[in-house]
Amino acid sequence: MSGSSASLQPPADAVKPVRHPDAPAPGDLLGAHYEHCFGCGPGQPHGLHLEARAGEGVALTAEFTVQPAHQGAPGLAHGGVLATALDETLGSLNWLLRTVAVTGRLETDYVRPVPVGTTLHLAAEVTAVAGRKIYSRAVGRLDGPDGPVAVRADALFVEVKVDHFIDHGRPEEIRAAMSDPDQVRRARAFEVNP
Ligand SMILES: CCCCCCCCCCCC(=O)SCCNC(=O)CCNC(=O)[C@H](O)C(C)(C)COP(=O)(O)OP(=O)(O)OC[C@H]1O[C@@H](n2cnc3c(N)ncnc32)[C@H](O)[C@@H]1OP(=O)(O)O
Repeated sequence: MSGSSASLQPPADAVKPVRHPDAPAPGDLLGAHYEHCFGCGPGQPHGLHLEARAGEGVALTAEFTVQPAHQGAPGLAHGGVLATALDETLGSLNWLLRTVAVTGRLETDYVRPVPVGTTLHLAAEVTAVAGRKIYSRAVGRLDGPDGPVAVRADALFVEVKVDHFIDHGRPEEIRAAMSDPDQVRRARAFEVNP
């Protein structure tokens, strides 16, 4: 069974996503958007350390290897961790649009259990854009990019201004992220294009 709810169906006036001219080239690693992000940050010892790579159009691939710290049932990935991997992968798409956006809705299908030690091969794409709303979907496969489907997700991201983070985040982390010497990461976190 699968099928996303009505709020994840793009409205009639939605348009096709447009890859930003300065988006990373197909095949390029995107890198982390934030040192301490649980999904992609290198500074999170138990994080997912997910690595995303730009694809053609507004699409990308990503990989995440399930560690013992990610278990729910013995020897199997926790469903919430798998949702995080999907969320992070889908969130990374926004860098190809050069838009800063946060997850408004994420719907996940769990199709097969994912054992510890498995590398989940994820593929995601933006399907439509309607104003601030970005519609996207992702799939995660076992044993390689063409392996059996383990998880799927449909999502709605909502574009936000940098104030979203300044108003709601803790000042110490915001200050540290804004003074990150890594220019690309700083731009990815805080650059908002009109
Ligand atoms: C430093 C690192 C940076 C880098 C940032 C990258 C981070 C990547 C991390 C992975 C991604 C995450 O986990 S992000 C973290 C998890 N997500 C969050 O914390 C978001 C918490 N929620 C919010 O802050 C808010 O609800 C927003 C921003 C999503 C929306 O609030 P808003 O800005 O007031 O906008 P609002 O008018 O309500 O909604 C705009 C349009 O979207 C629709 N909409 C809004 N929410 C939903 C929803 N759940 N389901 C359906 N539709 C929705 C509305 O109907 C409306 O449609 P219409 O009337 O226009 O038709």
